[in-house]
Amino acid sequence: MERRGEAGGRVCMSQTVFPAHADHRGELSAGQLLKWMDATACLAAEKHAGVSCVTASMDDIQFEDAARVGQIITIKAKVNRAFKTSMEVGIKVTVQDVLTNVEKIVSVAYATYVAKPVGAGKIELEPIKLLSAQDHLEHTLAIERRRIRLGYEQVFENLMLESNKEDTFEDEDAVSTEFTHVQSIELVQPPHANHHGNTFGGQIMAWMETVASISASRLCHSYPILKSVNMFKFWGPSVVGDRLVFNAIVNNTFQNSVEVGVRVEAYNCEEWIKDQARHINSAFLIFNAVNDKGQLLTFPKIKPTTKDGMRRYRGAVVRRRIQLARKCMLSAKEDKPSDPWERSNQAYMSYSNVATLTHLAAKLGWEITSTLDDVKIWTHEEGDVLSLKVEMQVKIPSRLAFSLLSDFTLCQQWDKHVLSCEVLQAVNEDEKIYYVTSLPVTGDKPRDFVILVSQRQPCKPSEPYVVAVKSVTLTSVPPSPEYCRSEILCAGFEIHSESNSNCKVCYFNQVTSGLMPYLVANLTGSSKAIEDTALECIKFLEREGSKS
Ligand SMILES: CCCC(=O)SCCNC(=O)CCNC(=O)[C@H](O)C(C)(C)COP(=O)(O)OP(=O)(O)OC[C@H]1O[C@@H](n2cnc3c(N)ncnc32)[C@H](O)[C@@H]1OP(=O)(O)O
Repeated sequence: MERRGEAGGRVCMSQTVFPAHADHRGELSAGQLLKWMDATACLAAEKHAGVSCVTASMDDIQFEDAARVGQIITIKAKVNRAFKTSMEVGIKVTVQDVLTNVEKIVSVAYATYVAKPVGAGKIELEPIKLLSAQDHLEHTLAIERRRIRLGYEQVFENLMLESNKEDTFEDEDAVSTEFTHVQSIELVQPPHANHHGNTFGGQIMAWMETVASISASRLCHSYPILKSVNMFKFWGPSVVGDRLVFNAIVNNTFQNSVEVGVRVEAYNCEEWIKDQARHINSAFLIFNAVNDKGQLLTFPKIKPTTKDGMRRYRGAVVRRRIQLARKCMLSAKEDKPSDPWERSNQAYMSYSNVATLTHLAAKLGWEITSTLDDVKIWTHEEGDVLSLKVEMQVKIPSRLAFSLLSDFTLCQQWDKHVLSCEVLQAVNEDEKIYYVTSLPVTGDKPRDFVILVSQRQPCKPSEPYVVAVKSVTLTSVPPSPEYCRSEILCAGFEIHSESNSNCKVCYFNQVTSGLMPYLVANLTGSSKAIEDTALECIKFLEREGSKS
């Protein structure tokens, strides 16, 4: 059976947030929002398919801003691409303040719906009609997102195998995960289901959010706020009359967030008596919590007490890596030209070079993402800014490491991505401008950089040596057609003395489009380029150090 494609597959829902939709803070509850999002997206899918559709999954959902009572929520859903029997629907949620007219984005999400005509076989969907450049772009990107969506399990399994090592839980204050287990039950009634009697996906998501939030509250002693959801998948249907049992438990905590896993099992009357559950849905929800001043709370460490708990604990770390990789892709902005290096602003530029690196290094909330014997990789998230730290243990004195790392003409000896490096201006003993060329990241054009390297010795033994790096613009070295001009926002080294013969070298980099593919590949386990470069750097420092 074939359906004709109709222009559109677009639907818009507008709602005023009333107290009945809100939580105790007077903000629109995440559960209510998920219900509206699912209903709008399903109606868009059905408009295209011309038959009933069911929710197969909702990709990672991030909630950027809250909506308050009295504000207007607008949900726009559009079918981006029809595959065979399934469609990707893009959902954009905005909130508008009635008094000021200011509009903000609450969430952008992607869901997959499958056409399911009642009492008939599968139907093959018509392609959608592309009316604008934006439609073309979304259509192209939809196939990429489908690849990520359908390949997610494989990436996850590979990373789980890689992380298959015993964790130790020495922290005495760590809270047992069992303490956060919450169970709840719901009877599916007609208002919870569509006209065919199938439970609304959004209703199931809303119930899941409620139990997950109770589970998270056991740890933070505050009201958790849903920040993101790691893929809702609807494995099988449930209908009016089914009993749905929800089990939620905290899987892991990170600096300012907690991951709660929820499993949903359905039973009809007969299955209920025989205790035969149907696993219909699982999802992982990430919450923050704030104090009364709106500052993010730090979650306590947790310790799993069972084999399953340990698997969930490691699974949360892996999901966090995949989620960071996604964030990395989204946060890497177009490279913008850096500030011009002019006589009038040289002192300011050198100061800001060192100050920006020092601030980045001092930030709280770095999270470890991978560990080798001598190399540790950390990431830091703040708003949409993602940064990387690579920590290396080196068996040479810190002073020597500083002198080797601050001479950028030597970096070709340990970083195989660097093609050439020359000094353009030795401004003074502590400031130099270099011209660097490096291997292409995408396409086949090599990249080039004009960078200011500022080096600083410590005033006290407890302070680190600093080598700060940022891009500058020199009128004498304009971008050329042979190279892709690339920018470094904030990067460099801090070198800490550990003893007379050992030091710890920390490399920092705020993610830009040039670094993004390496970090994404590292986070998703498909490459070890960052670790390999760090190991080469250690080898180079120790080899050169042994000559002195
Ligand atoms: C607002 C009203 C709407 C609702 O709320 S409906 C209620 C909530 N949802 C449900 O109850 C659905 C429960 N799940 C199901 O019934 C089935 O698992 C589902 C989704 C129909 C798929 O089953 P089948 O058709 O047997 O599976 P299949 O392997 O042949 O796949 C058919 C197409 O679906 C796609 N698919 C399946 N699982 C997916 C997932 N997790 N994420 C994204 N896409 C998924 C699959 O790739 C295939 O696509 P295509 O045919 O190549 O276009």
